[in-house]
Amino acid sequence: MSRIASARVIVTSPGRNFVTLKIETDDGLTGLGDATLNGRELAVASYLSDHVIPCLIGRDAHRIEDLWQYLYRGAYWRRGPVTMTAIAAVDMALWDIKGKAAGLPLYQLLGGASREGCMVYGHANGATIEETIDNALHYKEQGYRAIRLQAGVPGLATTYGVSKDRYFYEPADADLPTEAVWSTEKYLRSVAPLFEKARDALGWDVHLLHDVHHRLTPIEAGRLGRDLEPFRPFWMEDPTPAENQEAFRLIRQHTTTPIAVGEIFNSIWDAKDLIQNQLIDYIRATVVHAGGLTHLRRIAALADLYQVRTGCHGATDLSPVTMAAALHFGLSIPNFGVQEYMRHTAETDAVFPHAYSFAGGLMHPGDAPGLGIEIDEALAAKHPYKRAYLPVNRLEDGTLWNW
Ligand SMILES: O=C(O)C(=O)C[C@H](O)[C@H](O)CO
Ligand SMILES: [Mg+2]
Repeated sequence: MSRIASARVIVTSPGRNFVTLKIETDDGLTGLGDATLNGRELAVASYLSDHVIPCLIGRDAHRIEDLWQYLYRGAYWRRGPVTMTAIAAVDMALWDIKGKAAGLPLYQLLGGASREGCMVYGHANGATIEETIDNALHYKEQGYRAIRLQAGVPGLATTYGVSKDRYFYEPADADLPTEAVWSTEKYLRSVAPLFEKARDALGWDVHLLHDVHHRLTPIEAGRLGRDLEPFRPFWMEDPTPAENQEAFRLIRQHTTTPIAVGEIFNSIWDAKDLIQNQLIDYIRATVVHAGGLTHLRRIAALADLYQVRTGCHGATDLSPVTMAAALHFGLSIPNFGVQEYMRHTAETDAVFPHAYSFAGGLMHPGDAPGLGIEIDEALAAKHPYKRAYLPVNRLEDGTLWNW
């Protein structure tokens, strides 16, 4: 038995904020878990330090399922992003410890590799269609088999997914939320031309993806999906906010463009009806925000019954610890679809040395025992927390909208 001897939360900001849980056992093993919830980081840090860590000390680190149930059922207050991110951090750290105890990379404990590597999609974006396609060509040259396209919308000063930098994008950009202006009409006019020109320039042997970022009504989403059909997108992501899941029936009636939803889901209960009614094609729930590997495996197993594949969220606010966990998970499950890969900066990678790697459009978690991820605590301490918020959106008349 390995007993949990200590656990602590490390908050660091190497370019952006990350919250990491480190668990140590009485037989000298350590495990890492990501607990980052963009823009609400300290709520999870407090949840862990004040309410979870005291319950962990002295418990058997190998009883992962039991500890998961203990934290989930035991809180009485179930679900929600803060709770499920905190549980995820514990779960990831315990799987890391189990892998290290076994001397095996985690994917071996999850059933072994089901494929050579995990196909990832990169983010091509630009202020104009031409700039976006130019970026996409660079991704293609690097071997990417799947590329997300987001272009600036003529008439809007800023839009989701478009960065000033070719490869790095950080939307949580200010210590109070910046306010952007949104026009659905302007946006809808701009997407089909982007995909048409992208197919001309990139050909048909690369998957093209697009994130709507929760901004449309169901009927608008149906129209966009239909307009994109000739260009065969891999998926249209978050076409509408997913609180109203009936909306997806309406979207489905109008388009065969595949739909990906779920990056803000935190439990199987958020995803169950969409999956069972086959209203989506890809489930984007992630290790860090959906209760860890233990819970995400349950979601993936349900999805597999309905031919829904995974397409886990992987923006830069999901730390390298989550990326490592996501790759072990993606390599092992039968119904992996694609993994988002928004590269971390060199500053972030230096704080989190890792065994995962990219080659030929695929990522592999590596064969180091456990998750294959470390944290350089001395370096982490040199990057103190900096409050940062995601933006908010307003329509042109000032109405608050979905960002
Ligand atoms: O990567 C994506 O698909 C996103 O939608 C990124 C989100 O805006 C980001 O992770 C919010 O923190
Ligand atoms: Mg998204």
